[in-house]
Amino acid sequence: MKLITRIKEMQHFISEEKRSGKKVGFVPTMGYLHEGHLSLMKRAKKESDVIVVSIFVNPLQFGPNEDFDRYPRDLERDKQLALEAGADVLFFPDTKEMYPDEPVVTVSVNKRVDALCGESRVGHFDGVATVLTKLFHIVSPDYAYFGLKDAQQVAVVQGLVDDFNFPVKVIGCETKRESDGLAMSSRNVYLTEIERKEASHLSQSLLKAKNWLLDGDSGETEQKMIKYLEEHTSGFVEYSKILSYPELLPPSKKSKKLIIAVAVKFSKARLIDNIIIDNILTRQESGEETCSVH
Ligand SMILES: Nc1ncnc2c1ncn2[C@@H]1O[C@H](COP(=O)(O)OP(=O)(O)OP(=O)(O)O)[C@@H](O)[C@H]1O
Ligand SMILES: CC(C)(CO)[C@@H](O)C(=O)[O-]
Ligand code: BAL
Repeated sequence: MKLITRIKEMQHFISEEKRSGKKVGFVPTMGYLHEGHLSLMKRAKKESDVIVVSIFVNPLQFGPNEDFDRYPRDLERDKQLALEAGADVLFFPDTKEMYPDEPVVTVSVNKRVDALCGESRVGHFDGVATVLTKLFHIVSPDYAYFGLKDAQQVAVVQGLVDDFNFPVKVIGCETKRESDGLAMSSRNVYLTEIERKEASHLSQSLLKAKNWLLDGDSGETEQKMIKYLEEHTSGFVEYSKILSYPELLPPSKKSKKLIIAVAVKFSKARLIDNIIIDNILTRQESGEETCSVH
């Protein structure tokens, strides 16, 4: 596995690989790798000739009171895991390399950010879109792999790629879970023992919500999710929402897919989870244009 920290070297290496007709698969990460990340790399391995994994904890996507400084990092362990998963290149620039000065231009996301994490982490997706614009120019991937645990991110990245005409296929990959259903996440290490047990209720709340919707119980599902999470965890429920996907708007009969999403703040870790389902609300004919799920 090639280790690269400089942008110019990364660009040079990729242009040589592409010259010989190789397809490049890209897995952008913030490191502290787990099975979720590795599943993206393994998927990329099946579809691409050269697998590039990046590790960069992007300061631009963290708010002033968020956990940038204490985000978990372990580069030596990550190198070993990426190698075992079949990565060909590990690109890990430092902050100075990516942002030598205050950026003159940053990307601003207009849609798909008014709800969920975009609403609670204002500016977060501008930071994500800005760093991915840079990374796409540096790595020139044919395929880019993202986890659907961060489903709003996938929706925003698809918008970025469409609107800016990046020649990249965005591939959203299913969420890898622990045996009790907890979505794998680098931040899970910050859960206390008790919180770790409670955290399985995030995915439980999503499955319950789906069943409540299937039962035709559409009126109070979001509230019922909050109540369920408040009863089963000590965390603060930041949101529990049902929206159209990928638009992330209140669902209507025209919505093809729905996302059921939650965010819960524990003492040191803010966790998110979601499921994306067919629009089961269309079965519950009401004649109204907007389906009430609140
Ligand atoms: N459980 C998972 N299953 C599949 N993909 C995942 C999972 N967790 C993260 N990913 C994906 O890995 C990529 C890099 O994510 P990142 O490095 O931020 O890890 P993370 O575990 O999401 O960390 P965080 O604690 O910040 O949520 C993203 O595309 C993300 O969606
Ligand atoms: C895509 C990403 C690597 C951009 O910094 C980050 O948001 C993440 O890890 O999901
Ligand atoms: N995968 C999410 C990146 C973040 O929380 O900033």
